[in-house]
Amino acid sequence: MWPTDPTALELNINQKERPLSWKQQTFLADSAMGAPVYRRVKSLLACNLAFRTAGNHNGIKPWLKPAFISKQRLPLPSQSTVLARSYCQHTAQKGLVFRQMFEPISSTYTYLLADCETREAVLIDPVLEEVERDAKLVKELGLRLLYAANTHCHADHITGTGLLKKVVPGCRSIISKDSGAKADITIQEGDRIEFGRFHLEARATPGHTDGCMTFVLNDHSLAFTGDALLIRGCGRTDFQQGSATRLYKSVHEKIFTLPEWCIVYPAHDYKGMTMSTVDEERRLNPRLTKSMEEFVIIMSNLNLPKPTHIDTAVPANLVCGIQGD
Ligand SMILES: N[C@@H](CCC(=O)N[C@@H](CSS)C(=O)NCC(=O)O)C(=O)O
Repeated sequence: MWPTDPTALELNINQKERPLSWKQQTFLADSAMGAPVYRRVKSLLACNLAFRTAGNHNGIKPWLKPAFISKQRLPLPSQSTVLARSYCQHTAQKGLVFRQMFEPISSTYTYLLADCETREAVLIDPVLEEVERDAKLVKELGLRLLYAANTHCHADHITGTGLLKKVVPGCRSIISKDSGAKADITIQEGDRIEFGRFHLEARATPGHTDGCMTFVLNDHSLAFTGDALLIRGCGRTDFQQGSATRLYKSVHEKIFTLPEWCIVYPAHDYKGMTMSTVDEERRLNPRLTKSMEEFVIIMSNLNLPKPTHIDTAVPANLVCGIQGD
């Protein structure tokens, strides 16, 4: 029997030493509310700490739990871990509906945010092939989709914003003015995307493309960084007006200045990661922790193949994707 409250995993202590199995780690990773715990487990594993399982705990067995080996070997949770967890609890209380969805061909994340009281919702970076999935979820949750917003003009897949306008009446497409793309609404630095009691603040973060935007939740607890900042990486800068110096400044000035506990959600991940924090990326990003000069060299030596669908994706995305009939 698996515990239903993953935070209990962190709170319990004791018994036989044994490293966490992949199944146990997956359980933690799969649990939305357990995400901060998962990060903590990962950081504990990184510190080479062992974990223990308890056979019998208050009549519940087997009850798996990471535990302290000794006080000396257990680092205190970092400030960011503690604050990130507080934030998750806070979110549940204040009524933000939040979902992260994945499209496996282009490894793109789409995010759904809504106010659970007013039911007003916004989708960030929907993908054409997953419009049916996204529209279904919006309907199932009883939400009113106001906007389908793009962080930038994508080069690797066609945005779902055009088709969403057709299948979800009332939904309007959004992209930055600097992208040069057409949309119902074009936005600039400082503009707000409002949904119910919440809003996303648009921060211009050019460098991967001219028109890249990072969307920051009003309380600065979440940031949707598009391709400007990826987890332990960043967007490439070798086409679509890419500029390594602009990207470096964008990330340092507009993202790394957010609170260290701000959770960052990228538009892609190619290594199975789902989210990070400003603190983590400031300390651990292998590209952006370097000096600007070193960063420019790194970016000019990536030697990545061109995205397979760039020649069809970019023209389609310049009109916010397939528009339906
Ligand atoms: N193989 C993919 C394209 C992968 C790629 O180039 N990703 C971009 C973001 S989408 S344009 C990128 O910036 N990657 C950075 C990196 O370090 O990987 C395809 O063929 O579509």
